[in-house]
Amino acid sequence: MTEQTLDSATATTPSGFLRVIDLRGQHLSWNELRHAVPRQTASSVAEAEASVRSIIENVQTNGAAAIREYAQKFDGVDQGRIKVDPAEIQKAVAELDPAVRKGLETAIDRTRRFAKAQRPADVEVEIAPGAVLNHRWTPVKRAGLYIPGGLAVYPSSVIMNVVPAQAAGVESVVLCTPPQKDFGGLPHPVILAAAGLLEVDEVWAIGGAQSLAAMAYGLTDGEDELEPVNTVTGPGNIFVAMAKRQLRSIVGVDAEAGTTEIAIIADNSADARFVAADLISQAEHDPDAGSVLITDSAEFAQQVEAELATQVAEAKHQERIGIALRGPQSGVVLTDNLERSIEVADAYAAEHLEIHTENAREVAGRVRNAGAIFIGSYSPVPLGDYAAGSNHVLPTGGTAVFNSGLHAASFMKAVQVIEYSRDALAELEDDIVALATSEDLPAHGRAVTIRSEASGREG
Ligand SMILES: NC(=O)c1ccc[n+]([C@@H]2O[C@H](COP(=O)([O-])OP(=O)(O)OC[C@H]3O[C@@H](n4cnc5c(N)ncnc54)[C@H](O)[C@@H]3O)[C@@H](O)[C@H]2O)c1
Ligand SMILES: N[C@H](CO)Cc1c[nH]c[nH+]1
Ligand SMILES: [Zn+2]
Repeated sequence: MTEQTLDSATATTPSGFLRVIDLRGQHLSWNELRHAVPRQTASSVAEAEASVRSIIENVQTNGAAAIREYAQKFDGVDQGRIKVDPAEIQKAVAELDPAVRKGLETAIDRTRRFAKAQRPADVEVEIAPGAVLNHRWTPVKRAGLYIPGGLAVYPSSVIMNVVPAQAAGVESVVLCTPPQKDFGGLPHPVILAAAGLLEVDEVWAIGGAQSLAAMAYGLTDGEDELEPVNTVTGPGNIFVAMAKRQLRSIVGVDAEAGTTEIAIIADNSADARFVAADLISQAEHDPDAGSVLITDSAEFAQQVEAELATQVAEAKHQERIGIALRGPQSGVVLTDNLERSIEVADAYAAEHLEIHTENAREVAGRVRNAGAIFIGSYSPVPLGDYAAGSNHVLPTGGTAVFNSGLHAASFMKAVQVIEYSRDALAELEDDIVALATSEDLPAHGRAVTIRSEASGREG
């Protein structure tokens, strides 16, 4: 890649992977930056939104028949019973490869310790004598957890969903995950085994948007009953993310944890081999995955391109990796300096942001928007995907500007509890009456004065 190629605002680099978005010498506003960063095209999002709308309506109207229709259409499965027999879960645990079991148990242990520490604490404040306020966290009663299983299968996502739900104290959880053609229409056995290790016994073999509709509205299939849930969580492809967007008024949802993204801020102190490997690691998920390099060094971008050419050629899933890297959602953003790189990263608001610069920890402290930040050369995203202890269900598509990754509080809500004594209420009487009068809601004031009058009579 030459300096000349990089001068063109949206040129593709010679090896044909990342297109170049050259912002050097430009001073873009926040809004202009939000439009300049690589993103999935609006038309593909709109298409998915429309097809998800009809899937949700079909499940609402036709229940289990619609679920079987989509199992056939999307998963190639002629589905018998949709609910998984708990004996299948126990069988999967018994037959689990010991090395995989060890990996799952390590991940469960670290994720659980961090999830418990992340639980929000209740707060009590005596705001005035006899006037006590509580901010009390309570878990939702029942949660529906989506575990993806299309191009890849995600036993690690069982851990990332179930562990924070359990840490929050959720009483009842149900897992939904696509039926697998190669396993007789059952979910993947390692997904079932992970559920078993976490003592989850309600699993339904339903994929995609239709599973979120089933969990939100409930589903009856013969004797089997999927009770509606209070909240749905979990990662998935664009159809899963759009279903969450559309069901938001029916059930609680965590962040839109859609198609994977990685952004990397790097300067010329970074190791191009590591940066290329990490960009490829997330492109491996999905042809729609986004891999974005943000750097103030055109020379370093060139080194990464050379590494991509070598490493993609060696990758098992090189076809979908190549599509993802070349897509509109991926690219190299060239900036004037580190300050501008941080601004670009904030505007992109990546699901995962890696920082490969001098003083990486200090740089991380200046970033506002990201689902998770991975600091330095030895904290690659796959560490967080599996076993760091942090959660891998993270906001995508720029929603990290206002959303967080999954954690215990995603399954909780806070109740504000108010307890005033007679005297504490009397002290506020004039203020409340004045405010109620100003809003022309005199009955509000009366609910207070009636008490002080009664107190006066009672002495
Ligand atoms: N953001 C996160 O936290 C996070 C974490 C893990 C994985 N992911 C992402 O999850 C996704 C997993 O995707 P996947 O496809 O492998 O599994 P998936 O389970 O999300 O999707 C498979 C399901 O998609 C549905 N589907 C397929 N084609 C469809 C169509 N044309 N119309 C409507 N529905 C259709 C089917 O029901 C199928 O069962 C990847 O994009 C990955 O990047 C994100
Ligand atoms: N990178 C994904 C989150 O976007 C999580 C994952 C699970 N397995 C592998 N990766
Ligand atoms: Zn991953």
